[in-house]
Amino acid sequence: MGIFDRIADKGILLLGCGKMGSAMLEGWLSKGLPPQAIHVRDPNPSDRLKALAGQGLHLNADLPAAPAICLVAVKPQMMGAALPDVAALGGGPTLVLSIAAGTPIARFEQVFGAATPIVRAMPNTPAAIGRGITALIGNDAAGPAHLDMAEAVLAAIGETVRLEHEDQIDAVTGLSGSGPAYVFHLIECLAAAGEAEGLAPALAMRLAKATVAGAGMLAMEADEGPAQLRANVTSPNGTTQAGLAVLMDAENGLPPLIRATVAAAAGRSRELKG
Ligand SMILES: NC(=O)C1=CN([C@@H]2O[C@H](COP(=O)(O)OP(=O)(O)OC[C@H]3O[C@@H](n4cnc5c(N)ncnc54)[C@H](OP(=O)(O)O)[C@@H]3O)[C@@H](O)[C@H]2O)C=CC1
Ligand SMILES: O=C(O)[C@@H]1CCC=N1
Repeated sequence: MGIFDRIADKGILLLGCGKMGSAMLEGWLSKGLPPQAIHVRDPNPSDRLKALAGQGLHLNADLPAAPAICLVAVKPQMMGAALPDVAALGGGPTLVLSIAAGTPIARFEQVFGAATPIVRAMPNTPAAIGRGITALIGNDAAGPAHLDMAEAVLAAIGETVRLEHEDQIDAVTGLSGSGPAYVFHLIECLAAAGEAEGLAPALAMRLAKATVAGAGMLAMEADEGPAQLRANVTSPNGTTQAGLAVLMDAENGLPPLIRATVAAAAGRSRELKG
């Protein structure tokens, strides 16, 4: 029996179905997990959730006895209100899988008990189109089979990578968890700069989006690394060289700005531990 078959058999409980929860839910459905195997708890269910409830998804129903996974996808600030509802799943076979920023494994062990298998993960929003990347780490009670199961449900929304230490997750959050927002802002900045150079807003935005998407795909698919791909664009004494002289300035360019950006996000992740 495959991992998804086992999850379909025992069920999966999703606690919180907002931006990330719904992206994961769609990923599981696209992998063939039947709505009947999915339990969702969310105080304000979307129309999509209500429609899925009509197809057998269990919406705000009684707690299932021993689902394969309880996936925690509420905001860190809502943990105190949300976890008591599902604490009864602790100490059994259910794997608790959290994607919450800043909330340490120890916090879940307090609620569910240290004997409960717990995996902490950090995905990102390209998950909504199956192009996310999620880093994960388990507690001592999470064995190889639990990590495989966590990886299987997370692989439905993109790539996965295993961490060696829980502390790494703050840097991961600052880089790939929050990272899509930095890239979206880059698109905004490129479009605004194109407008300032005289382009119409719609054309500038179209060029900016296609440039970031195309460069991202090329970076993923090319044999060369990003530095060589950058060099390939840069003709001696040409336009790119003139632009990069500003962007790559060691004091005022992108390197110190990105360093400070990721440090601020990682620092906030550390602060959220409380
Ligand atoms: N967004 C992102 O890029 C990423 C987010 N994360 C993490 O994922 C988690 C979810 O984030 P995101 O999806 O963006 O947040 P959302 O606010 O979009 O989703 C959270 C959902 O949980 C619901 N909720 C609130 N209280 C409860 C409760 N007691 N029981 C069940 N559900 C509840 C909310 O309902 P309502 O809105 O009505 O309050 C909402 O639908 C967070 O912990 C975040 O740190 C991780 C990686 C990336
Ligand atoms: O901003 C946040 O706190 C969440 C975690 C990573 C991305 N969004």
